[in-house]
Amino acid sequence: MGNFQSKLVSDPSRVGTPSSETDKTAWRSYDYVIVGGGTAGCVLASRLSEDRGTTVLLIEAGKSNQGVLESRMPLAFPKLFFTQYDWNYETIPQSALNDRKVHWPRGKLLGGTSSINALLHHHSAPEDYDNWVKLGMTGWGYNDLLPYFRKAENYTPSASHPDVDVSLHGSSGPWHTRQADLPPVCHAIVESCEKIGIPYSKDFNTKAGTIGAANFIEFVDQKGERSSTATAYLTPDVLSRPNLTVLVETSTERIIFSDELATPRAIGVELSHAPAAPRYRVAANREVIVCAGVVGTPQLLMISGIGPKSELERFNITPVSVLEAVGKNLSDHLSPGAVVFPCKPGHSLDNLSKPIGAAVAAVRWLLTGKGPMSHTVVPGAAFFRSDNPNLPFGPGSEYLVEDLTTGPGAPDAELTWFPLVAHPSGMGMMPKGTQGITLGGILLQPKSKGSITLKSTSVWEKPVINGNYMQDETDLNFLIRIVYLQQALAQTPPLRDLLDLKGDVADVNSIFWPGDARPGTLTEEALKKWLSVNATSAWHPVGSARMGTSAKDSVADLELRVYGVTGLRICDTSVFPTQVSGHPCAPVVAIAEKLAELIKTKQ
Ligand SMILES: Cc1cc2nc3c(=O)[nH]c(=O)nc-3n(C[C@H](O)[C@H](O)[C@H](O)COP(=O)(O)OP(=O)(O)OC[C@H]3O[C@@H](n4cnc5c(N)ncnc54)[C@H](O)[C@@H]3O)c2cc1C
Repeated sequence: MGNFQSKLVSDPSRVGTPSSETDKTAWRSYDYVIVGGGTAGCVLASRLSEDRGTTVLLIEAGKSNQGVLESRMPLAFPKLFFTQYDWNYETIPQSALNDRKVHWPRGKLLGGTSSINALLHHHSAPEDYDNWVKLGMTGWGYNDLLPYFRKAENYTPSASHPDVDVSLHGSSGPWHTRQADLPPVCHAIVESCEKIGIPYSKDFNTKAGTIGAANFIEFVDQKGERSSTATAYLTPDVLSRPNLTVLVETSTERIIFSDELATPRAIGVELSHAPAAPRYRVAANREVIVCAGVVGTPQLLMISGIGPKSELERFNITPVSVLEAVGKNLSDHLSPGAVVFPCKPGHSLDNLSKPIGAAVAAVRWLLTGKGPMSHTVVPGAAFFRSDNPNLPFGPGSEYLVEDLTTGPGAPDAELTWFPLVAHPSGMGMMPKGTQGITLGGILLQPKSKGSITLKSTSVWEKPVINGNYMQDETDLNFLIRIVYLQQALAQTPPLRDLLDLKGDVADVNSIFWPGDARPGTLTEEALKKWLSVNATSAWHPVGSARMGTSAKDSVADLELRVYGVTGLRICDTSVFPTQVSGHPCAPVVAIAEKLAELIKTKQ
């Protein structure tokens, strides 16, 4: 452990030079300085330091992931919300959501949000990336990214899923994946999906696309533990590399530019442990790569002088590169909220709602790595198109939805299921004494776009996040359709036979409304009100510093180099040119893998 620990440090004085030192040649230097040890940052640090002649410094604001039990134990991740491992962002009050502020959890530890998320490994639709190519992003199509999805993955085949073509998955990458284990009620949901017209899918992650209903592949290793990008890419072997240093509990406060040449060059960053703690500087011999996430990246760029003119002027920040797209084009997936259906005993993980049941499951996981705690809370999903005329949207069909999909084979809708009662405000643990299953939904291609702007010029103050949810009627109409489809699914055997529907819940504040609504209470007015109180983020914001072909409407070029400066790249979900119709963690890992190879090839 000695050498291994010495490369994982939490003291910036061991890594940088006091900021009082103005002679740049005296600063401690690294070839690559990576800001943000999150999902993408860990991939880049690991891959770039494979070349022992290249020195890499990875800087993470949060703590190490090591020993964080709720991160290791797959089903326990909601316990990390509102803790020191969560940035605890929230949006400003959302007018279409009853003026609610929406919680945006983001991982604040090594592995970033891959250390606290729901572990779903999903490529999203091939058309999403082919659409990027149509928009000018040559080299970022699905066929371009597929080798990197595979390079990252280490898939363990499952005897219970013989129809998955193993040759289409990566088998020697660092990131462990396997089939999510479906409690029996989930098989019933897939069967009911088939009956209402959503076909069974062997595997969401192939060129055939993602439309269909199936179980998910999850990033969990063979020991039943989360495989985050920190556990996968920063293994003890990697951390013992003499050319890699990982600095935790330290925030990057700004990027430092040299103005010696006509085009400003990123030459290093300034770091600190706390707002009033001493500051240190490190130099980047080759590049600074910012991987601070969809909130942190635009915030750090703007504080450092890269952003919209008005935003830089508002805070008197000396402009380094005026880029109007910084903080714009934010696209987040929206969910109607948790629709809970009562079910008959034994068909959900209802025993987890009792302290003894939860304790037994936790002990089982600790001793064997098996049981409900060893899997994602979202074992399966159905991807479909909301304009499919054959699906039973019922009265929801009256609500017009625009086609914002990325192609005819791409979905705009996802139905998820949880074999337990998910708390209405999100994915907390089950309320005591309840028994049921939860259907979730996701609007995959929202029309409404949001923004990230500054609150101050300090990274220690959270920026202003505006999800701008449901500003367009099509987004609201979509959610209405989804809730009606959920009702139809629940009424379809074999799922219906496992539920305990009485159709007698008239109180719109009940956890079982609209799931078990009394006929007549599910009116347009009641449903719209319910949505305004319950609709929430599905926690997939992307695009706040997007890649594109022009500095006029994007932030980074096709090699993720920030426009208007040299020596600076960005790589995380903020660079997505448009939203993907699925889950963004595997896509951002593939993007980071591709960038690492590109840098290594060119250096
Ligand atoms: C609860 C939840 C569940 C989710 N479930 C799934 C899922 O099942 N599947 C899926 O595909 N996606 C899921 N997502 C989304 C997905 O996890 C994220 O989109 C993705 O992991 C983001 O990766 P990133 O590299 O952009 O940012 P992050 O992983 O958030 O990394 C950013 C890192 O930068 C650090 N940082 C920020 N600012 C600074 C600074 N100034 N100095 C130093 N460090 C800094 C942060 O601490 C963080 O570690 C989920 C998200 C949430 C919140």
